[in-house]
Amino acid sequence: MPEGRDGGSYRNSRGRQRPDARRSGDRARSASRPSDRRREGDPARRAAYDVARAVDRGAYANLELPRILRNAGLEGRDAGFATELTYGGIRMRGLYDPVIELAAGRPATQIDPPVLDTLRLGAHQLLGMRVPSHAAASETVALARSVNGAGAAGFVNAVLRRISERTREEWVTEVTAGRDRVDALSVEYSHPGWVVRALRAALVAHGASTDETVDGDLERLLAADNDPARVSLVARPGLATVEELVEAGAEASSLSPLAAIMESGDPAAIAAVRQTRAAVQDEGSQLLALALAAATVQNPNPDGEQWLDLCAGPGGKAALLATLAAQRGAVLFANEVSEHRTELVRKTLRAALDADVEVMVGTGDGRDLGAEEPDTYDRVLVDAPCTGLGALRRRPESRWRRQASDVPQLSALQRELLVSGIEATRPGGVIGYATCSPHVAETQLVVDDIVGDRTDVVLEDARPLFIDAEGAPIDRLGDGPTVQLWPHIHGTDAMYFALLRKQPR
Ligand SMILES: C[S@@+](CC[C@H](N)C(=O)[O-])C[C@H]1O[C@@H](n2cnc3c(N)ncnc32)[C@H](O)[C@@H]1O
Repeated sequence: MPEGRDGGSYRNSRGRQRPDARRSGDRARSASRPSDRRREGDPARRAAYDVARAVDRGAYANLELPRILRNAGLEGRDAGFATELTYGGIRMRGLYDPVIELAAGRPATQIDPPVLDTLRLGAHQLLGMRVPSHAAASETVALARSVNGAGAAGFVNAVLRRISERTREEWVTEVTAGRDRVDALSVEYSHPGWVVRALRAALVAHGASTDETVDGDLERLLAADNDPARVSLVARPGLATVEELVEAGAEASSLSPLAAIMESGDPAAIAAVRQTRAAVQDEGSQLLALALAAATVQNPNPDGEQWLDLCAGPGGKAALLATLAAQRGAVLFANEVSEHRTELVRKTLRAALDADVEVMVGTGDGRDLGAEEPDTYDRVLVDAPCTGLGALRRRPESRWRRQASDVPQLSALQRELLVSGIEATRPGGVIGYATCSPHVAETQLVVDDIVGDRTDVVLEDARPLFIDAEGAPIDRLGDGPTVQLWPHIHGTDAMYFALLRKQPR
């Protein structure tokens, strides 16, 4: 997290002030003098603006930002400021746009998109980061002058001055007045309404909430989605250890036995990460792969277990499964439909391949694999393409890109992939069905439909397979037999996992 700039202290995106925020105006920052910055605009704000524009054209902020920061020569605190501004300005536009509309006296659709991006950055400084009003306004107006033109700068100035007249809480009250609860939460926590409704239904369906507790839980979940995820590393078994990551400055996690948390710094500075012996990976993903590896297989292949990752790209879980398999004399086949993503799987597996871990990587449509290789694999992971509603913390723009209308198409594909995964499984073997979405139509409904349709698979209780770093069962996984992890409960992405067993013949 960045430290305060412009003489102010930061708030996180929920508006809570960080206890260690600095108030002093005396700090290291980019080399240019204030007078130069006024003329050219502050490079950190300019970087945030450039990323916002690129995202409007379809780019991903997490890919675009590092490139723009590098080109602008921004490091340390300035890079931290630019990151928080970029992510907050994009993530929180569901709140900021209605505020801007009231302050500007016109709908956001009638504001030139580049100017709207500048205003969102100004709004985030004022309402999300609590940069002092004068600095937020004057620096953002300077940015507007350089990127939007002198006329637009006057408009930006007037709108930001109006926004600065009220606190975040006052604006939230104003823009949510007269809305129903879901709509009000959608604005306050900046999530599309259909996502709020889907998450609310999922909390109840997966047993995380009751009708009585769901409103408070939903608010905690939405707030967690707006907090940047902690950087968790995985030590790939046999290639790296948690101790090695701890020696490099990370802290052992109490959740995943393979995880270490980096509170600050660049993961690529750690040799094990550069060498792909370790990697950045959400702890939920680690726990899922460990759970599949821990399940009992009946009548395993007498020549050694065969494991399959049906949808492997970019390879995070495949790398974990491949190394776990190697420790037991088993072999993984990592399959991925896209050529480009198959290449990413190979890159992710580089250290494993260098260490002679036996793993095969191939490109193919997972929907065909069951018919091509029936009754073959002892353990199969179907980590299906999904809406990603469980990983909204990671990509600030993803909530604005997905549509409710994506769900039926995805759930049809998920069903086909799960059926193929079952076909490819040896009788007695296990199938782990996973999504990084808790949406009921991508999780429970898919699994219940397929299991209900077939006599050769049963759903088993997956909860006992989720064990923490101390060897204790992980709490609050849901009513079972499936598992649902949550950002506001477990600190992971909202990953879903169902364990199916193909009946022995
Ligand atoms: C959720 S991601 C998998 C993440 C991966 N298991 C990991 O941990 O890195 C889903 C993947 O499925 C792939 N996919 C989509 N349709 C597929 C299909 N018909 N057959 C196989 N893979 C498919 C996507 O390209 C994407 O890489």
